[in-house]
Amino acid sequence: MSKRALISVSDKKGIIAFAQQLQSLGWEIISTGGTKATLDQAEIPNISIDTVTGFPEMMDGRVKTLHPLIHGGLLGRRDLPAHRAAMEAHHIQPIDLVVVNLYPFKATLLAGGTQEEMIEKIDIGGPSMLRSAAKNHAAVTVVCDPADYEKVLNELTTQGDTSLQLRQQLAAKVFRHTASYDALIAQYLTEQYPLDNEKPEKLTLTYDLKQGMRYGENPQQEADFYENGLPTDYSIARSQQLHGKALSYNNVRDADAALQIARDFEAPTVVALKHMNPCGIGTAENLEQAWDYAFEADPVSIFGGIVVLNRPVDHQTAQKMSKIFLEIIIAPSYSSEALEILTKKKNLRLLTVDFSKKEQSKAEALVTGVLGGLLSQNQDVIEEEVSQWTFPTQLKPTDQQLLALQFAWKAVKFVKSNGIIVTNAHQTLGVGPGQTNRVGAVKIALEAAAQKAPALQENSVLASDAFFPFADNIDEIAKAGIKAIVQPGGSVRDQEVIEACDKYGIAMVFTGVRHFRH
Ligand SMILES: NC(=O)c1ncn([C@@H]2O[C@H](COP(=O)(O)O)[C@@H](O)[C@H]2O)c1NC=O
Repeated sequence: MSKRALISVSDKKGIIAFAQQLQSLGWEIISTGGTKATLDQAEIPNISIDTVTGFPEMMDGRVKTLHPLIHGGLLGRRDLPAHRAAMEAHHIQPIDLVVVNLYPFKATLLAGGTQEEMIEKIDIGGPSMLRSAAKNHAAVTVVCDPADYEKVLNELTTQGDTSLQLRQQLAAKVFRHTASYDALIAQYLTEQYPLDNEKPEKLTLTYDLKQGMRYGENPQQEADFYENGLPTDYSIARSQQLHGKALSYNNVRDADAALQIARDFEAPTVVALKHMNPCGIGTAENLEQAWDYAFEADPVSIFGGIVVLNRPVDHQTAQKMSKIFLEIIIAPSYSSEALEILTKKKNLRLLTVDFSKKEQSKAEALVTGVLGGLLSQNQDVIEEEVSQWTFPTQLKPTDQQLLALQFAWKAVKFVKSNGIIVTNAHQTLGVGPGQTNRVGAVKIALEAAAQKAPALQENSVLASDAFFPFADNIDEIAKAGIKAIVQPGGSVRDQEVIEACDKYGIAMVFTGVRHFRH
């Protein structure tokens, strides 16, 4: 008796060639409505599902393969006499190969499907067949991805049957596939039908492999890069690489951090980043000037850095950037002259990101792995207005200082905690990142700023990502000649800190918002 395959595919890619080969190898083919039409058109002999089940496909395709004659044929154990007897008693014929790909739930969601359309795109019969066949992989071959047609045909042609090893691998793939499919449905329905004051008891995330990596943070660590099943367009995961070798693990994390910083600036802005901390941020009326500011903010640290520009890269800016070694440049686009200049640099990676989607990217929750679990949180994207700031010191900031304080406050948000930054109104001057005590971070930022030209230091201000716990910080800041500070406030010693500012003639602003970044 010839072997039987059941083919029921939404994505008809490659199915004609595959079915033709099966038929020439002597297989009998069963198919569902649309698949049958495709095979009929290619004149490949096949039997319709309703001939096998004795039931018509019904309810707009909601019920077509959900039948014991199908699932019995998939699930019946060929090695157990009792199963074989049951099959015989109920006229169930074995099905040896299942080729199914599912209703395009994700594609429909990304295309903006209505709720009604999304519900109809929840495939029920397809996953059921895949799961039945995968469970019985001892005897049944299951294919859920057109990319595997060739592998299966190779074995059928050369060995007359598939190997157990291939069937096992394909079965595992099916459960990854259906789990991921269901995770998207769960995510969608959880958003559509939110719980009242309750947390979902399960977090079912799904990610697709984007890039295998040579190694992780260090060469002794293995790593891979997976893209969110429902991707955020303004992201390193969705970036397009125009030039250079593959991104490394550290590149991806740094690029992500730099993109998150650049997202907060509207005017032409350049963000240079090293080891997850901004080393130079410049903002100006045009991109070339913004580059100059970001570069002169720290011409040493930017070497080998990651640069994000929020405007199309022009010829002049490209020329300047090409003078130093940068690992990655990311921008919305590049002029043809800029591309010509930058693609000459062998070790530079050039990427584009869709800046028009940057607002939407703020909605994605971020997860962080810990041993034994993971933490999920919203991004630190709170809207802040100067009108919400309070001014507790005797001296209030001048208009010029206020502009610098706003810039500093945006810039400090992405400095690792304890984080301090010294800036003027358009560029960073000194960054004090990741210290275990705040006064240490203050000293580092001030020291870096003190090395800058006096003209740059004029009107410089200081921002602190969290409150000052002691007034000793203000002593250091006053020594450096800084005249305006922005910080969240909220310490039990706020009064001491305010008095220290008053003593030194410093204007201090409380934002009421903390920006820890660990
Ligand atoms: N309801 C069923 O019994 C059923 N059986 C198979 N399907 C799906 O129908 C699709 C193929 O349909 P067609 O051959 O009509 O184009 C496949 O994506 C398959 O996963 C079904 N559809 C949805 O659940």
